[in-house]
Amino acid sequence: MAIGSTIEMEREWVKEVKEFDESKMGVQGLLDSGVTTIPRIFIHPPENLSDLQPSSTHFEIPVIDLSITNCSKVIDQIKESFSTWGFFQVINHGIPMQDIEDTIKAFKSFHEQPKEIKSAYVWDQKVSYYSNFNIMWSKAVNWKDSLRVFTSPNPPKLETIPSVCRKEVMQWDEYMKGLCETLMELMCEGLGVNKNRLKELSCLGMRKFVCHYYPYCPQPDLTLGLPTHTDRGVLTLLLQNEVSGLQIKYGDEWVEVKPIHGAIIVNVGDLLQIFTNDQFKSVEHRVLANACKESRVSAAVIYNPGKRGESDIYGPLTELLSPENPALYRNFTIPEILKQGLTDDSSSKAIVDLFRLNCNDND
Ligand SMILES: O=C(O)CCC(=O)C(=O)O
Ligand SMILES: [Fe+2]
Repeated sequence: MAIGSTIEMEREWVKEVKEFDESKMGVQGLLDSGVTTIPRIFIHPPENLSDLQPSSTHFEIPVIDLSITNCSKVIDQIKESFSTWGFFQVINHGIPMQDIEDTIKAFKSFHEQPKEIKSAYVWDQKVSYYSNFNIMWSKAVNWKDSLRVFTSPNPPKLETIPSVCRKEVMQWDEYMKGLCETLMELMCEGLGVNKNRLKELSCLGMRKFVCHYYPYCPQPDLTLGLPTHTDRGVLTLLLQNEVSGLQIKYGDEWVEVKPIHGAIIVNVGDLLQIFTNDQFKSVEHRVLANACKESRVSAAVIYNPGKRGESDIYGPLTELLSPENPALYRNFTIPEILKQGLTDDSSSKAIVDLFRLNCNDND
């Protein structure tokens, strides 16, 4: 193909993406307009689509029951799950089932409002916004709409959170903060460090809330809900409704995370892999485009260090290091990460790769 026409095609593609983004109709808006095939900007490259079916039905990610009184058993289960899978589901966590159901319902209601109401929530991107936000991931648009709210360190002005789910967003943030604190303590005990270590490192300090909405996709073999990635932060706590779609990498296989009513999915982010000097693994995952008529709803709360100054140094926890277990990563600051300008289509493990020491660096 002549170079001129390739450039022309790319320009046309960028224009179509921009038009879709600026229309603020989202994927749900497209469906409402009656499409039965997906516009070409949603079609992912073949390498993203070649292995969409879960390759294994033998495996299931671990399920941890927080109500059991044998604390050391729970600690061992968390440690084992994070060292092998990087993921687990937690049940009997104490959050009332009715509140979980109401929360999912409220998030769903937000996305099912008319476009005119939703698009009023395209605010300053640091506070709260509604979009098909990860448009450039893998150079294709994903079959998903999202609402993002930064719930800390500066609590958002309430009017910037959509009224239809305002109460639920704030309540969910509180619930997740409590659960995350408990889990971080148990994780620290598993690692053999002071149980407040991660909290003192300000790991509960910055929270970003993302409510994903994956409506029915008429051509689920041609696109994705969310392409393969690892989470960048410390820890992610995720609620999903009963519509499946999340898959995680286990060895060379893709394993489906089966929805369990009321369970919360917990996974290791890149930063936690670094803090634990690779004891815990930040694992690749993705979400398929939704082939069910019923929409898939999920809500992720992503935890990051709240202390973000030039003098706040992060790296592998020193208690975990010894001559036999030397640091696998160099120390760094959060501004250093921000300066890298990692974009949403940077590769999985971008942060892990950024700070990993070469074998020779330890000599
Ligand atoms: O929607 C999901 O199930 C997964 C979302 C996710 O992986 C993320 O927000 O990083
Ligand atoms: Fe993720």
